[in-house]
Amino acid sequence: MIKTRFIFNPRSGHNAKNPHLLERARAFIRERSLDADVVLTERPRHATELARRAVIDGCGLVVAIGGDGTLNEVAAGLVGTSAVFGLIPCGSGNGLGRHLGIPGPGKGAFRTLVEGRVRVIDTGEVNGIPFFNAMGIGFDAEIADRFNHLTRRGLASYVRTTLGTLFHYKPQTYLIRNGVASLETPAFILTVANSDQYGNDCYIAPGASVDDGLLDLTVIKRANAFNAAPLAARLFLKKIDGSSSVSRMRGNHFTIERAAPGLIHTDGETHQAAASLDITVRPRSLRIMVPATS
Ligand SMILES: Nc1ncnc2c1ncn2[C@@H]1O[C@H](COP(=O)(O)OP(=O)(O)OP(=O)(O)O)[C@@H](O)[C@H]1O
Repeated sequence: MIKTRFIFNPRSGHNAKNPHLLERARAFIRERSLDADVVLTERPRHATELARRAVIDGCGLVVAIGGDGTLNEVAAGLVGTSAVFGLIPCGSGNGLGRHLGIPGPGKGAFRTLVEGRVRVIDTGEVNGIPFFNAMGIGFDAEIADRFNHLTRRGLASYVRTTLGTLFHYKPQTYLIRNGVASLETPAFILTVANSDQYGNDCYIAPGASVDDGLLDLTVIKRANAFNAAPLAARLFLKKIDGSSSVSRMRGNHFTIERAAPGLIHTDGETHQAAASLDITVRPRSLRIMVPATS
């Protein structure tokens, strides 16, 4: 039997509102007679330490119960190891979970942990900071920062925050290289994605695959009163490639130069970073449990 550890973030939005998932995890362990326990995070970044500790303790499956921030922190402790990452996605966007077909906690996420199969996926790093779904700069990072400070979150608050920031944000110019081509462009949004979506079925990188050894860079050059609504529609319809405001590149390594240091986000968590960004893929570096059918 695989030794398993659940890492529960009591502060992620869903868990703070619905702490029953902690009891649900404990009941699941009892019902299935698993060799497993549950630990709680006590502070930001603690989940990475707990995941590393779980590997040292011989756990073959380490499960995050939380949102994208918890996913990022737990997976950061597992990347490059043979331990399998399990995800009970309960954040506001769940981009990687949706891409991989991992259901929510009420729809079979726990069952997937014992009845699913292992997929081996790529992960990314920007200036040494790991990301699993997407990283971004520009408006993208600005929104992530504002969104993280909200108490009520979800698609509706995301849309409100986005619209509130949209017309004040001034795009910067970036020099992007992927080793083959270079692109100097103003960018309103600049995202490097592993999966095809941010979350909530908002497709920033249609066609992206998590196990092709490549990352997908999308630039949205401008957003204004005229193109914002059509662009938003394209994002949800997987049709951004038809927009004249969008450029895309694919690669296993990108450098991005900007005028000054500033915000970036990794899976929705924001950080201050240098003006130069070095972004690489770590091919097939994370083992993750997905439904047998996906
Ligand atoms: N015990 C804790 N006290 C305070 N913060 C914590 C604790 N444990 C984890 N965190 C932090 O909570 C933050 C939010 O977690 P997470 O992203 O999983 O939830 P969320 O923000 O509700 O989800 P999403 O980002 O998908 O909307 C993370 O940045 C993490 O570092």
